[in-house]
Amino acid sequence: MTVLSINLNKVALLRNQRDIDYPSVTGMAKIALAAGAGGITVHPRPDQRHTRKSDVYELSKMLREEYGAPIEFNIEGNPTEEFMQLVADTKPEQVTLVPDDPDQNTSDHGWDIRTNKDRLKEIVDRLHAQNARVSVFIDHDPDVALAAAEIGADRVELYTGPYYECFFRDDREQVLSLYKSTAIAARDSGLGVNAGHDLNLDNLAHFLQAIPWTDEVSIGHALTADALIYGMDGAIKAYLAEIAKK
Ligand SMILES: CC(=O)[C@@H](O)[C@H](O)COP(=O)(O)O
Ligand SMILES: NCC(=O)COP(=O)(O)O
Repeated sequence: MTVLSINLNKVALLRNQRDIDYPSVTGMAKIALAAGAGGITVHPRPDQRHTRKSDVYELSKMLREEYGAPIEFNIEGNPTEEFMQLVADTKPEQVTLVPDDPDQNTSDHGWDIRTNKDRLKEIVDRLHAQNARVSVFIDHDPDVALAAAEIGADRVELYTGPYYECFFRDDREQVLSLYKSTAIAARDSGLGVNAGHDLNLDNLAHFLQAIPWTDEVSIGHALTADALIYGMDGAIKAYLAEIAKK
């Protein structure tokens, strides 16, 4: 079954607008998990515009102390030394390597793995030594999936921004077929397949029907906006219902 991992960045963004701890990032994580979410994702950026380092420490502590079975905790980011220290301290189940520059508005591309091969392999080895599963954020390109296997990654995360952009266009199925070819290349190389960025209640089921072996989708922006309408519990259940359509 595809795991729904809720990205709490946008909860943190709202929290940061006032000097009060409301909405609570850890509190929203608890509601999401109680509603059936299978994991928690955060992407702490260097400028701490939303998820702060303190949130990551508090989430790690809460998930470890308040949940018997391990909860899929996924930390995303560019593997700077500061990021690697945060990951070493908080010991997430999964680390998703994302090539974002500090001043990027949001994630908008996957890794050029072959150009960064030596750096990424060293990072993967360091994370494996901490027993973290490593996922690499990639574009829909089968060759890049093969490169991810060459550096020892455990999974790829398909950057689904272009899928979102084409969803109501005539070339949707052509674009989706390249995502499927990339996912097949990953699977055939022994890699798991995650997906994320701009997935929503309109486009999620169709993506999973094309790639039903997707291990995890991480969703934050649209799901948080939907929670303003349906509540977090209702939003989680709506996304789980879309996942169940695959
Ligand atoms: C990697 C990715 O596509 C998202 O997980 C990313 O976390 C979105 O970042 P913002 O929430 O800062 O837009
Ligand atoms: N890896 C994708 C993610 O965590 C959330 O992306 P989005 O749903 O906020 O676009």
